[in-house]
Amino acid sequence: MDERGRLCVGIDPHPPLLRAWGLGDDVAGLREFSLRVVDALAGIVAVLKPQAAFFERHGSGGVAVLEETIAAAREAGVLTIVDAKRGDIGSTMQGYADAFVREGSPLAGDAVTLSPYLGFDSLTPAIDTALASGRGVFVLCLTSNPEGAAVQLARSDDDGATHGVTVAARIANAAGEANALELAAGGNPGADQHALGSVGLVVGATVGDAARRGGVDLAGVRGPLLMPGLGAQGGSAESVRAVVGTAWGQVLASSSREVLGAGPDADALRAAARAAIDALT
Ligand SMILES: O=C(O)c1cc(=O)[nH]c(=O)n1[C@@H]1O[C@H](COP(=O)(O)O)[C@@H](O)[C@H]1O
Repeated sequence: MDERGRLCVGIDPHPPLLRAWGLGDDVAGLREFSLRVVDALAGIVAVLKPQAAFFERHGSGGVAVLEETIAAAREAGVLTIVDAKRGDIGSTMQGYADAFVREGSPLAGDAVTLSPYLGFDSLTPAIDTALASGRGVFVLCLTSNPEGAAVQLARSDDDGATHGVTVAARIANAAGEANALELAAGGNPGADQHALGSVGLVVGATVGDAARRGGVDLAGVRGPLLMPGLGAQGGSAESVRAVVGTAWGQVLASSSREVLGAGPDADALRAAARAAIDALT
């Protein structure tokens, strides 16, 4: 992010995009699409985020393309977040951890997206495995879709809080505690106020003042904020700034369809990505 700016581009090979690129909605088209995106953007964006759903829908051949895409990105020197949004009871979570963040797994990028709705602590195997292998996780907190708030801004007072604590605030606090422990274990706690831990949050670029309304202290998380929703969902660099306030230094904004729609020409893809990076500068 320091070197290349605050943009992540999602690799979301929707069927209409494959068609618009003159490719078939099949494993061959998926492979061509994904490798072209890596080839065009690996040198200029901070992170690529393949969306597992669009690979899995092609069955085992699609999963093989996901593995190849992750390997191609690594080879080309760009970080990857595998957007798989996994979450399960702890013992099963270890299986997902082995798939997506264990050293040597062909499906492991540099980070994975996780769903905390079986309870934040159910994610412990994935967080521990990620930390042990120098990887990271992004935990859903305030998602970009309009339906998210009904769950994420729900409040409970089971710990005696007068007005209740939102689900999103609990997740952010738990992520912040994990990062504080990691940063302290790294020695010289507090020496670098800008250091970030490996447990990030997903906060939509479209959520407006939800962090304030939900009592979510984004700066206090001391982890990166993956912010999807640019472009196709109506988010912009300005809306990202409005969402995060003082946590701007943690932002990694993400766009899929808006950038991918500029393809298949590699120069046009790069121009679209550069425009998004500039807007976030
Ligand atoms: O975890 C994500 O990346 C994610 C979280 C969220 O709150 N909203 C969201 O849109 N996403 C993902 O980000 C991508 C957004 O795609 P575009 O709307 O085409 O930019 C999709 O792959 C979504 O699954």
